[in-house]
Amino acid sequence: MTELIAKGLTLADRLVDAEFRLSPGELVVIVGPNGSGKSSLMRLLAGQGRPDSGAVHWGGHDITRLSPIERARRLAYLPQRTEIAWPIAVADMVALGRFAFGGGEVARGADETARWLDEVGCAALARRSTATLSGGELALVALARVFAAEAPLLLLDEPAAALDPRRQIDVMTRLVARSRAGQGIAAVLHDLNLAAQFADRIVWMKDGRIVSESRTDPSVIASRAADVFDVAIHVEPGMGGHASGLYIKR
Ligand SMILES: Nc1ncnc2c1ncn2[C@@H]1O[C@H](COP(=O)(O)OP(=O)(O)OP(=O)(O)O)[C@@H](O)[C@H]1O
Repeated sequence: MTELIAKGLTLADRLVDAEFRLSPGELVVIVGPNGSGKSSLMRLLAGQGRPDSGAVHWGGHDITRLSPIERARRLAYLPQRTEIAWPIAVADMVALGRFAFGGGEVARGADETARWLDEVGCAALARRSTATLSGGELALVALARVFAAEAPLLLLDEPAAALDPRRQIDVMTRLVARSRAGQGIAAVLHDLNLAAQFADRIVWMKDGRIVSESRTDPSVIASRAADVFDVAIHVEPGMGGHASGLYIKR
């Protein structure tokens, strides 16, 4: 499979000279303060709009020059907010994730939606209207729609933000399993504990710039977080096979 390569991405003062690569089989987590440019980066990686300078390439193609269908076969994008233009059945919303394969596949996808809904723990919601979902349920169904696209690359803007602790762990565990099965996944997260436990590497943003890239050792995260978020973090060493804990100090 093919790598996604972004070079010199600049968009007004929201994003400055960003370099980013996403390879098949890895789970990259992007962190940074509110307004630091994470969503701006994700949108450009997903080919939503053109940068002022720089470009995003996949297999030699500038992704902004691909048709929406060609792009959707290569990458699936979960925006930070899921807008529902009008209410539809949950199963239909998930099936729409297959639009890149044509109308027949969307219809066939409707029969298969149980698989992707099951993957996010929402099989029981298939017949509900999207208008009736809780915030977290809607976020999970939107993730199921992204899974339905079966694209080699997933770009997920805060896939865990609306979720309770159990579902955060379940979703991150699924993302790890998908990356191990070959998908390349980039996910924006605010929870440094989730980043520490599930990411292969962490990309740190501040003031519109990618300021560093790190491994996921808690001590490394604590030192980067001090620079990027201006917070002190206490690292509680893991015992008996448990992961270390990160505690943000007041
Ligand atoms: N369409 C726009 N026009 C003007 N400024 C914008 C626009 N979109 C985003 N911005 C600004 O660009 C900066 C980066 O926004 P972005 O949404 O990329 O941040 P973020 O890191 O994803 O933040 P958050 O963690 O709050 O979601 C912010 O200051 C935001 O107000």
